[in-house]
Amino acid sequence: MKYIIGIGGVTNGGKTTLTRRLLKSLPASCVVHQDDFYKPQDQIEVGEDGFKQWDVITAIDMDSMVNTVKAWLENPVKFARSHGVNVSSNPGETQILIVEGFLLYNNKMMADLCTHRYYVTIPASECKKRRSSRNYTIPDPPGLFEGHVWPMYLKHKKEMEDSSVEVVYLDGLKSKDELFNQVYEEIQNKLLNCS
Ligand SMILES: Nc1ncnc2c1ncn2[C@@H]1O[C@H](COP(=O)(O)OP(=O)(O)O)[C@@H](O)[C@H]1O
Ligand SMILES: O=C(O)c1ccc[n+]([C@@H]2O[C@H](COP(=O)([O-])O)[C@@H](O)[C@H]2O)c1
Repeated sequence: MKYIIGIGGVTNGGKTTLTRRLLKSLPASCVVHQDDFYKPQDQIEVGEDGFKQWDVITAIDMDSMVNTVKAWLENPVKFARSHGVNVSSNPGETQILIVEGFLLYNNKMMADLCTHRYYVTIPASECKKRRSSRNYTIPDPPGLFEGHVWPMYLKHKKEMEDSSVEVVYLDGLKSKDELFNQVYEEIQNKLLNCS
């Protein structure tokens, strides 16, 4: 069986941290990070809010991301080995892909590919605090959080909710251990129930 677990949600919610822990604990699992599909900086337009539009889905090459996930679906063992993950090729063995990113479920193809969807939330104040100590390849210009990042987060969350895609919300204020234990246990139970 093949499972694709989405870890979506707000910037700095703890998606990458949770994903790293899951990868360590789920044997032979692979990962696809949405951030790796950002378009080059010169293709990112300046919006009406006056900021470069990094927090919109068109800033990301979603076709390429979806194709990468489809390549995993086609042949998980080949995908894993080509990404340095050591897997056996026993027929029938459970294969797991984790896809991680802040705008996963605003693309219907990506949302549909996920067999399980998690969505991390944290309040604006905590998000701003965590983000202020983060080093992105392109540093945030002054005012980006209030002027672009947070309004776009709220807009995309609403769009996701209006689309009725089913997600399991995770409270990103819980400790890293609590979040990991919650998701790990749920995944184990779901996989056992599915097999
Ligand atoms: N559960 C948590 N509680 C407190 N801080 C966290 C938690 N998870 C992650 N962090 C911290 O928040 C920052 C962003 O985490 P990260 O996993 O990179 O978030 P994301 O991938 O969602 O942007 C990092 O400094 C990380 O150590
Ligand atoms: O990764 C990059 O190249 C990059 C360049 C500019 C901005 N970002 C920020 O990356 C954020 C999404 O990633 P994350 O890990 O914080 O969920 C998003 O809020 C963007 O503003 C990321």
